[in-house]
Amino acid sequence: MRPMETPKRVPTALTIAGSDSGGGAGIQADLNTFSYHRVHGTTALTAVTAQNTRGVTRVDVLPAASVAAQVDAVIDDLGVGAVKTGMLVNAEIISVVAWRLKALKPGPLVVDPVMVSRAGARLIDDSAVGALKEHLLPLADVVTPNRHEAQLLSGMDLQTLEDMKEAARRIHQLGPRAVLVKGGGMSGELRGLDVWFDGERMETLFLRSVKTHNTHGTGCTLSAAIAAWMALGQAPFEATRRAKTFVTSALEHPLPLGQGHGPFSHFSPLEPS
Ligand SMILES: Nc1ncnc2c1ncn2[C@@H]1O[C@H](COP(=O)(O)OP(=O)(O)O)[C@@H](O)[C@H]1O
Ligand SMILES: Cc1ncc(COP(=O)(O)O)c(N)n1
Repeated sequence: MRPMETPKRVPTALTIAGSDSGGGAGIQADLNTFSYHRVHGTTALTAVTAQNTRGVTRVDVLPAASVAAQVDAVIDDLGVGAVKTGMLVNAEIISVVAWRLKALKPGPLVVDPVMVSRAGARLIDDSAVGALKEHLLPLADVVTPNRHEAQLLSGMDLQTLEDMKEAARRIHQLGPRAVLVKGGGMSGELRGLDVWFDGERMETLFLRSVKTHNTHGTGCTLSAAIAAWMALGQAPFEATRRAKTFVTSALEHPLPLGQGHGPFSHFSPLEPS
């Protein structure tokens, strides 16, 4: 269904993530992406970061009970077609989110296992990686690690396409229905190439490598677009393929803002197809 048509049910997605004061990543990127796809965006905020294109200067974490209450409030009343998670900060928040999603069973779940910002700041603590593996990955329909996150989750170094495929196989063993190992952090011809594995199908997703420094928020945008397309009724692989097209064209519209890895426009790409 094209988002311009009048839907019978309003497509709605939920993002459980942190705020980026600079507006390029986190909740802000997710809401921009949902809006672009004409999906009503709802939020459960986990943390407030003081952040710009140069880095993160402060993180204030919300109590896990507050995150749970936001998730409950949204799912109880609004109905949610798909959920994505981003910066979940610590093991307590991860456990509570997994517990609420298990109990309430909203739509499909996209887990972006956010660990480190583009500028190198830690966005989750040490205990969180184990909790992600144990509690959240088994619930995920699609998990979208970048190079660094895939290395941590698979326990291997990623240099080649074969490494990316092997990491996808290993992460799949942790329980998600599908894995997308993202190649934004790879070098040479692998930059911008992603590997999909769902237990049967191994695919590479690649359109073109975009020459840009404005890569702040690419991962958030991709996972939000996958959730948006799933809220619109697409199956996981097709949702991911369309999301990849969206993020590639969005990257071709950098916003000349900030002195570090700047943001890009979520609204310049052509109509979603
Ligand atoms: N320079 C680029 N050209 C094309 N695609 C890119 C580029 N950089 C990142 N991407 C794509 O953006 C998406 C997010 O990936 P990545 O940047 O690896 O995630 P993260 O923001 O979590 O580190 C992936 O589909 C990746 O291939
Ligand atoms: C609040 C928040 N969440 C996530 C990211 C990761 O951003 P990216 O998508 O560039 O990996 C970030 N920098 N800040």
